[in-house]
Order: sequence, then C-alpha cells, then structure tokens
Amino acid sequence: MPALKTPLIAPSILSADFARMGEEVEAVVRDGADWLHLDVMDGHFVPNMTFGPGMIAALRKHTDKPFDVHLMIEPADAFIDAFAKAGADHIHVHIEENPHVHRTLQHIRSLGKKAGIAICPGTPPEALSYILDLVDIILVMTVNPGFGGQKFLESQVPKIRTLRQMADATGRDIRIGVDGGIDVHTARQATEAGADMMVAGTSIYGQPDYAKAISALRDAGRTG
Ligand SMILES: O=C(CO)[C@H](O)[C@H](O)COP(=O)(O)O
Repeated sequence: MPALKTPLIAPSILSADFARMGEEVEAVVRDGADWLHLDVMDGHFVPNMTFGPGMIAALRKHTDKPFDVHLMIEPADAFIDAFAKAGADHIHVHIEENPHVHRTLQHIRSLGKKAGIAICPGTPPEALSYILDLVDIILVMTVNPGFGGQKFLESQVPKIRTLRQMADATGRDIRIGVDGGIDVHTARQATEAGADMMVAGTSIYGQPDYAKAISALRDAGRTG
C-alpha cells in the first residue's frame, strides 16, 4: 500500500487574539503546528493592515518553529531585509506586486531564506513559468487576500493541479501551500490537487480546541 501523504499545517495568526499573540503562538506550537503563518498587510496592496517586522521579532522569542511570512505589501523590496532580520524563515512576495519579482526572489535567497511566491485568484499559473527555478514555496491564494474567514474558491483547484505539474517538472522539491478558506471540508480538494501545506486561520484559531482542530485538518488533508 502506498504511504499516506500528510500535509504541513501552518496556523495563520490573523485569526488569533492580537492582545495575547505570544501565548497564541505558543498554544498552536504546543498543539501540533508545523509552521506559523504571519500575514503582513499594508492597506495598499490589500485593503487591510496588520503588523510589521517588530511583531515578528517579538514573536520570534516564543518559538523556534519556521515563520512563514506572507508579504501583502507593495512595494515589498525595501522591507525584505527587515523581515529577514526580524526572524522570517520563509518570505513570500506576490507575483502581482512587482515586475522585478525575479530579482526579489534572488535577494530573498541571498539572505539565506526560503523564497515564496504567492499568487492571487485572478492570476493564471503560467505567470510563474519563468521564476520557478528561484522558488522554494508556492502559496496559492484560495481567497482574495486581505481578510480571514472567507469562503474557499473552488475555481482555484485546477490552478493548484497545474502548479503541482509545473513544480514537479522542475525536478526540484517545491512546496505548494494553499491559503484561504481551508477547513476540514475543503482541505482534501486542495491536497488531492497537489498542495502539501495548508494555511488555516479561522478553522484553527476560531475553534475552542486548537489541538483537535489541527489534527482534524491534518487528517482531512491526508492523501494517498
Ligand atoms: O492570507 C490570508 C488572508 O489574506 C490568511 O492567511 C487567510 O485568509 C487565512 O484565513 P482563513 O483560514 O480564515 O481563511
């Protein structure tokens, strides 16, 4: 029998209690999170604002788990070094954000960080064709970025499948994450299409028992 594939789980602190963020991070780490997903929003690239490198540096003291930092900011280039210094392990920029994203990805890697590329629902997968050699993680947005608690866009499932084929064709180990509306009902569609990492805000931090929520998501997303 083929081995089951288990997706990584990255709770999004966007849905956590901002007044108790250190405790909220420790709680999901204790309860089984693989990575922490940190959404940085600027009120310009997306119509919402969150936090900057200062918050990430403060949270760094609460866990050694990888910090998966999703920059929904424009321009991002001027801030990459600050997020790296603050303790980001993976830095995602948006393909839509900047015509020189190839250079941005090179820069992220030159800092010793994993380079992530995030892609909005309206952007075709082929937009990533000429940068995949520089990408460690693809973050497929399954909602329009900016807010937690939105409904999973099923229209993105074929895109996940196409990106999985494109990623595998490189012969490199590229992770594909999904972000937005991921819960026990939608997880399987994403992982069957090729996602191997799931970001989840509401379906973890919106639940009374984080350990149960994380393990239910992981089970729901298991394939093979
Ligand atoms: O990037 C994001 C929003 O732009 C969030 O990570 C995402 O929406 C997670 O929230 P939820 O799981 O509640 O949909």
